[in-house]
Amino acid sequence: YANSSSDALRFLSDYNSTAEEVFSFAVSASWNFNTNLTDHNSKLQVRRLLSLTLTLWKLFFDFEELKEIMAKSRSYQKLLFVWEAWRNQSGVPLKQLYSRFVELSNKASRADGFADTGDDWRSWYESETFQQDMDKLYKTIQPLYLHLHAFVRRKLYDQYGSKYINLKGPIPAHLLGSMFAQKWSNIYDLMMPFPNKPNLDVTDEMVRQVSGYNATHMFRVAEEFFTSLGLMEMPKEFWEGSMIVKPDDRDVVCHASAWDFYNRKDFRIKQCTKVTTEDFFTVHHEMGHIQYFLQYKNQPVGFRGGANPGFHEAIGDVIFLSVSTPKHLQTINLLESGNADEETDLNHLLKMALDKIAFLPSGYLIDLWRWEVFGGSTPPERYNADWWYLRTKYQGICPPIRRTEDDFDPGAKFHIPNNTPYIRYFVSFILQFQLHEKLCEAANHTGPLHTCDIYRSKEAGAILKKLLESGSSRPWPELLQEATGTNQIDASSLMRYFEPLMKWLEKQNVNETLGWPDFMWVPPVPE
Ligand SMILES: CC(=O)N[C@@H](CC(=O)O)C(=O)NC[C@H](CC1(C(=O)N[C@@H](Cc2ccc(O)cc2)C(=O)O)CCCC1)C(=O)O
Ligand SMILES: [Zn+2]
Repeated sequence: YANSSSDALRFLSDYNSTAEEVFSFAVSASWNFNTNLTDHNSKLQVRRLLSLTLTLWKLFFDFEELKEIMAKSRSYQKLLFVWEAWRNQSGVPLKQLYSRFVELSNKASRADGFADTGDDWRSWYESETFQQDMDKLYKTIQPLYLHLHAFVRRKLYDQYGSKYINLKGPIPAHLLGSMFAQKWSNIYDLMMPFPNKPNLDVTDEMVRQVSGYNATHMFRVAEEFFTSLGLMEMPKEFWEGSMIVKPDDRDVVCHASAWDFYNRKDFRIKQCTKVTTEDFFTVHHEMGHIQYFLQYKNQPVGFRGGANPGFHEAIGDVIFLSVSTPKHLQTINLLESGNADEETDLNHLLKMALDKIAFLPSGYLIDLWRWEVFGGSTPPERYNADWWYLRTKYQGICPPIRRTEDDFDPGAKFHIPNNTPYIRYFVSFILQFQLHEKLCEAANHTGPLHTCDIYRSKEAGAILKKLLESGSSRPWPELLQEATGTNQIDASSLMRYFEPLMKWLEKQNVNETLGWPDFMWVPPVPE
């Protein structure tokens, strides 16, 4: 019996060192492709589909520029042009490829003993009732989403008029400040409850301090927050190897990402960083991944992951919940006065809701759609119809022009051709408030949760460190129990964080229709 366990240990240690080499080689090849989109590099890639897609994308549009237009323009027609052009160039050409991809992916998952790829992906959450758990979470936050949706629809009605906005119908998808209507904070200027208060979008201030704020400075400020908690600084290899601004001599994948090279030395971020509040958030999000990589780097390869994928997505966002407070923005002198009065507080809460609450239905439905595609209940001839059914049912949005099965709108969203699972973000957006609430308690915060800043709290840092260094070596309910005192993903912390906003919205919406009973309504096409 003794020798079999020593055999097992020898096997595991051999596996571990071999796996490190294989993973490291694969990650390096992938890094080289993503940071230098040439045919040579794509030939080294097993992910031909991705390279085909990316070649397509780089041929027609620089997505970053379109993102900018969707964020800034208030022209109904211009937004519609960009919205449609992106889907025609990126989604449509992928449709045939995607159905073939689904067949191949399901074949591989079945060979691993799963019913299909959706079953495979859901297994990472180790819950027999995972789909029901997610549906319950969604129902908990839905009342808050309906109030935010009704408030935003009224403001868009004031802006675009009764021709294009139906106060009992879904909102045209191109008017919400982002290409996929998932992040509404770019139309915050149309939504501010108290417009004459300090502007919490500190982009202008960051640019004004351009001597101070550039990409490197943004990364150094983020790093200092982590070290203020007693967590690890970025190793020198991080600064040597990362790509934090878009190079001007070659094409790269600009979609931000964090990379673990599985050699316990190399950890990098690839980001086409601009000096904006949104990119300042993304720096923290990506650095949250790097911090997780660093904390579990001495675990066996098989345990170098998040407790579940939602944990990996939550870490950087938890830090940014503190950074985005008026108090902290003043600490890092991006805001004149941090002592937020009630009205500035509400402005801050609404701005947070435009990112965090607006995201939830889209974070939920993207894999709802994909699970149905992998599971076969959504056949290729209904890819687009089922996509828009879910987008209207959960998000209360509608396409600004008629869609047919010649379109493939899901294919326009990076994570579908990039085949990145997505429910992790829905889990993260709930979980990050549970972690935030617990860390704020550990940091002896008093007052409303949304004003908490855990900056420099070693007690909060100790809780995070204990969670992160475990990687995926133990079941996530155990790790969550030790970190927060509960073993369930639970939306009550999120609801407590936004409670003052919910009360205010209920008053604002006293005469509004909640929801979109005119479910099938679509706006006229501008002549
Ligand atoms: C080698 C590799 O791929 N590594 C993984 C990490 C890992 O697996 O270890 C990785 O870096 N993935 C990239 C992805 C980038 C972003 C993203 O795609 N976000 C989603 C969802 C969302 C939306 C709004 C929001 O406020 C926060 C999130 C979207 O934009 O739709 C874009 C900026 C934010 C996060 C990421 O960092 O998660
Ligand atoms: Zn992430």
